[in-house]
Amino acid sequence: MSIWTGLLGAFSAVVEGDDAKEAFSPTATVEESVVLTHFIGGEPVVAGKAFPVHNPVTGTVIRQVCEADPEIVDRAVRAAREAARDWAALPVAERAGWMRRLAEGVEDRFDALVAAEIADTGKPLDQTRTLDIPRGIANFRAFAEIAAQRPDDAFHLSGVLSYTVRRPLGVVAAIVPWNLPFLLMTWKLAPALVAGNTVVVKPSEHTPGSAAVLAEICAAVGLPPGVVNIIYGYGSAGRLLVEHPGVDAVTFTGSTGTGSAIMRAVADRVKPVSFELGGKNAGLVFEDCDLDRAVEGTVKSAFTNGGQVCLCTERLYVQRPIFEDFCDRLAVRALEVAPQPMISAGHRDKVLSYYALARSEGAKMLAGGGIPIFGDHRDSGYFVEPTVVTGLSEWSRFNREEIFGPVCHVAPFDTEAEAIDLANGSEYGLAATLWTGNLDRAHRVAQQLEAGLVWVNTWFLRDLRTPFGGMRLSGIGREGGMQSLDFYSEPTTITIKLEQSDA
Ligand SMILES: NC(=O)C1=CN([C@@H]2O[C@H](COP(=O)(O)OP(=O)(O)OC[C@H]3O[C@@H](n4cnc5c(N)ncnc54)[C@H](O)[C@@H]3O)[C@@H](O)[C@H]2O)C=CC1
Ligand SMILES: O=C(O)/C=C/C=C(\O)C(=O)O
Repeated sequence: MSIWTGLLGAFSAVVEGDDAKEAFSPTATVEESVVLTHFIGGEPVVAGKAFPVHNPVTGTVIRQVCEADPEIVDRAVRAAREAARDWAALPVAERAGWMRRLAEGVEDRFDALVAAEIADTGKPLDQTRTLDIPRGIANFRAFAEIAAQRPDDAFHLSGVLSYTVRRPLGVVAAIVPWNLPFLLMTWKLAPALVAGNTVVVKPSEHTPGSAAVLAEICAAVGLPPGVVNIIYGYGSAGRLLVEHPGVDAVTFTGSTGTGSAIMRAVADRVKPVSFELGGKNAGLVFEDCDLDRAVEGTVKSAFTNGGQVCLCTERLYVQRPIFEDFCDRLAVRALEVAPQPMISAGHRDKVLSYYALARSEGAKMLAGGGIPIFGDHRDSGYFVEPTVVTGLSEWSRFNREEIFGPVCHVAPFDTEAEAIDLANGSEYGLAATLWTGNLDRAHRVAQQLEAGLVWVNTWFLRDLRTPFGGMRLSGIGREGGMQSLDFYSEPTTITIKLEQSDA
């Protein structure tokens, strides 16, 4: 796999038919008696009361985890501060070397990471092996290369030389969600570290397992103590962390509501924030598309990871001549996709409340709309059916709010201009997907879509050098490639008037 395209495996991520039962079963490798401890200054730290983590497949408690209190948060930030000066002083090539060692450490613990991630999330085995953990490796390797290749800016004008040096921000708080826990944790860690920052990570309360394995990897490869610190807890621990005066910047992926709460919490100290928030992503299907490809692509863009990816398509617009055919095919395929559990009982209830809302708003359910019955241990888990809905207005709550489940609404359109207006008619602006066989149309439409990311005849393909993020309610800033290094560092411009200058 190329280090730049870490996500090609996403396309095997939708589990189908009889494979599903096996795909969701490997929880046995997790040691239930072990309480996960914080990782501070290179050491495991047992402190705070324990909280439970549930396996979404069965609903049973699979681990206990230490919850960070104010003293633990303070200790983690202090450890990061103590390590910051020496880490920042290393040449970038040496920090890049550490990223490669971390990538090798992840490869060595691949199976443990897969087991931890599956236990916490109920993800399919195939997806975890081909997408989630490989992307962690790719993140470390890619940012090692990107940082090593970064040129410095220098300008010479009328005898005046100006050049820019960049320094790290200091201590970065990384607040990570539960949908792609290892992928998103490493997506933040790798650029922050290679740019010379030390980091305190707070994984989601639902998914601490892969972070605990990463702590072991940091220790095993001999990363200097305090460079990476990991503390566990609910949003309250996240809040203590972002507010801590020793934290210099915050990177966050999660809901728009939590993003704005963090913004308010750090406003007084004017801390830089990088936010990748929610989406209500549109898919546009033109009559000139390859229909088979568009249907299969939409199955992936709507149902991968149980729809729990901020990039998933929740609003689909199909040109009228192929609308009926497309809906029929998508509904058939939705019924073939194995349901994936939602992360928690609370999130399952939220998704189901949108299925109920669709009915109450007058929708026609083309597929799904309920809870699947398996007749085995999964019946106590947090599953919902992959669902396709039609018949709702653009102004319905269903079509405006992020649901974050395996569901999309399908509506017809007539003209290209109408399709663009429909796609842009959202308060969010993260991702859009378009399916067309006309190259001119592909460029023309893509350039008019108000989204940070537009995929044409594909979905979720990533080149890690490109900017990633959204506009409006979908976030602030971009990460990826040089944009990540820009966020995780501050420039100082140095201007020198040269002796012979007449300027
Ligand atoms: N990538 C995305 O776009 C994601 C979107 N969501 C959306 O958010 C909804 C709610 O899910 P949640 O798990 O509650 O997401 P969330 O956005 O509240 O949680 C994400 C992370 O933020 C932390 N957090 C929560 N409140 C915080 C605060 N005040 N300060 C600092 N950290 C805080 C959490 O502990 C977790 O680590 C979902 O139903 C889904 O719609 C959830 C996860 C990822
Ligand atoms: O970095 C990626 O390729 C994927 C990112 C996905 C999210 O940020 C998300 O689902 O929250």
